[in-house]
Amino acid sequence: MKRLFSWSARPQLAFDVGTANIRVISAADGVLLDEPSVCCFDHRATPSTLIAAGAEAQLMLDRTPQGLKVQRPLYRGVLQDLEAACALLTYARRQVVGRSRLRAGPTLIGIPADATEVERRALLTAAEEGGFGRVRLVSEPMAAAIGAGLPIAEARASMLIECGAGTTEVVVISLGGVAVRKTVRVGGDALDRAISDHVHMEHRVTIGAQTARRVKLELSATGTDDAASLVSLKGRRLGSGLPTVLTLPSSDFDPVVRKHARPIIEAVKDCLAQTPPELSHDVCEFGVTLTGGSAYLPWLGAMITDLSGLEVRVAEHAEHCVARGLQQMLH
Ligand SMILES: Nc1ncnc2c1ncn2[C@@H]1O[C@H](COP(=O)(O)OP(=O)(O)OP(=O)(O)O)[C@@H](O)[C@H]1O
Repeated sequence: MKRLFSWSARPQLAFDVGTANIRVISAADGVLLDEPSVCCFDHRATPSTLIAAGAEAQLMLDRTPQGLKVQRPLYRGVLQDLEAACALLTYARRQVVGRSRLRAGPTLIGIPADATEVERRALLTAAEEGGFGRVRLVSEPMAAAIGAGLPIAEARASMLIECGAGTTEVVVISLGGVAVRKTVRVGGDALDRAISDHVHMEHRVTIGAQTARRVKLELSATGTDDAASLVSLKGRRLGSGLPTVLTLPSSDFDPVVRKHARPIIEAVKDCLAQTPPELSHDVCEFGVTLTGGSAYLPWLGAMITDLSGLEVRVAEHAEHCVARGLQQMLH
């Protein structure tokens, strides 16, 4: 691949800072750290102090006493909590720098393709306050396309949908650049919330975020069209406030998952409508590649095929495509 940098010191590390997960990648060893993008702070004194980050902080989610708060640096793919972002980046860097031969040097950080100037600056500020030296921001869908093994440099269009926790990015790439793109700030986290809302409204039971995510993963494995498959979930009954266990057919969630997928399908439709005819022809011939953790939702690919007739494939280890692409960019 063509060298991306003119820096005298080549970047040794790359960060994929996602809404749900942060990954740190080195050129030689690939993914060195893969943990949830969360931090837990103690706000009982000023200034607040970091209690835990990453996997340890995730265990505290929905379980903190008063004064402790689990914070997510990103919401819908965008940095929203600078304190948490600095803490998370510092934590992740310290976990890997010094553990190996790596030196703290220039760094690559992935960012959504449609990030505004303000969003880019916020991420650079967090990196600077987190003790990073020089940072270069790189487009996540481009990294995902490289990581998925798409022939991005060729005069041939590749359509890719990067399906994350907070965003879904639809791009058509040709000759090493993005020809058409459409981003929706909807991802796997929105489906967790939709599942939780559905159980609340239709069954009068409140469930936690972790339960909603587990239900989603079960539905992802079974699909929602088999009335015989069941999901059970523990929650708190509205009104009585008592703990309860609900057992529901997977098909109960079919309208929920379809409604969640609708803006994504609309984005695909828009992107196809804006794609010039020659590139469109390539997309028809070579199909669509899904990357990101939410690429595994089986109805997503099926709905895209129903809409467009295009063949859809889920990239191998879809959740690690951005990380694999960043690794290649480091070489
Ligand atoms: N097997 C699966 N089926 C469905 N969803 C899954 C599966 N595995 C992971 N996910 C979901 O994928 C999302 C995480 O994907 P990923 O790590 O690509 O996101 P991210 O990079 O953190 O987010 P973003 O790029 O939007 O900021 C989460 O919502 C997670 O629940």
